Amino acid sequence: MSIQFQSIDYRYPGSPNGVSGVDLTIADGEFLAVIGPSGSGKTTLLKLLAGFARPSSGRIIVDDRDITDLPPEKRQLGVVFQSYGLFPHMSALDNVAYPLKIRRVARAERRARAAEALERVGLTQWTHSMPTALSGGQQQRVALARALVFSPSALLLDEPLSALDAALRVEMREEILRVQRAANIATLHITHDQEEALSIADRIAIMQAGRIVQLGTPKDLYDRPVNRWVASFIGQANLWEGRVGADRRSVHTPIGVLACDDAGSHAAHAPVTVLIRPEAIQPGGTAPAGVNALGGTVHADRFLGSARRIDLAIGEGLVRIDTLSRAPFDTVVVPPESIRLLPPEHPSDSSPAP
Ligand SMILES: Nc1ncnc2c1ncn2[C@@H]1O[C@H](COP(=O)(O)OP(=O)(O)OP(=O)(O)O)[C@@H](O)[C@H]1O
Repeated sequence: MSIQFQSIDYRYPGSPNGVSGVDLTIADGEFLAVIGPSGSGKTTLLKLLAGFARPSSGRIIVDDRDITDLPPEKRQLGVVFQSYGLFPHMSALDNVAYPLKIRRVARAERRARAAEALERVGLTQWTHSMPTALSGGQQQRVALARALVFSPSALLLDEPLSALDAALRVEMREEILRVQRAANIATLHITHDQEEALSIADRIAIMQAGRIVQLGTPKDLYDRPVNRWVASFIGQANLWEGRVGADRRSVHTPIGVLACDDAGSHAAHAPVTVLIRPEAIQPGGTAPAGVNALGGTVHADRFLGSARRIDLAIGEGLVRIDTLSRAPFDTVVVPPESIRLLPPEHPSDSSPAP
């Protein structure tokens, strides 16, 4: 089943905050992550879909059915919250069977279906355990089994991993994806963790101040952010204000004039924001040569375990480079195809270059 938000607006009563102009389709079986800073409207989006808040305008459609006016219990959505929300006095099996109980499924059938759902999340041997006897990751699996046991039309995940430690988060995000794929169900996943979103989502919506500013695959968002804000929100980025060269094959930046494949799609002298990801820059050893080879002075050199992060002062700018190389270097090569030109930070500044 697919989910559609059609021109959704919502304001909290007596407050200017909420979400505006949300148009979003989650395809059948698609895993869509929503990321954005605190207060950007992620949870509000989930509340609107779950039926805990009613939009002031716009419609929410599941398949071809308009659910905008349905109460939460009639929407058939599986929801997993950050705090899991397990009933402490019920065993794992009874927790998972609960949605079937309120749907008046006969006892023998609901126990069989709950046991099967627990098996799907790898918890068969914990069927009769109480939540307090389960680890955070196991409780999260119970919550996931409970959300899926009644074959809901969509799965809503609100920061389900944020209570877990870093290693378990990585393990559980793979588990969530596996279970979601097996159920083949449209999923809206709210998260603070951009790496989590990049690694498991089919597409990501980035929210800022109640609006979706970009919607795309993880690669789209990382490689082709729509603006400086998105580029800096996702991953590490070198970002400078610059100008397209007169030849429209180069860009003027604080670190020098760089050959740039992206320049042809902009006017000569146009102001632009220049984006270069730190891992796209190649250490040039000690004798740089060729296109976009630049020399500088090492400003900082940090060992991060899996990579090394170097800040190199070049010209008027500071360039961040992430590399696997452990050899010393004070020159770099910037591949012309790795440079992205985004809209300038101050679009009104369109006067020609001196
Ligand atoms: N019950 C409420 N009454 C009034 N304003 C609210 C209410 N709940 C949230 N807001 C406001 O609505 C905006 C969006 O909040 P929301 O909880 O959707 O953000 P979020 O992106 O999920 O944030 P976080 O990552 O911190 O959970 C924020 O400005 C928030 O302060």
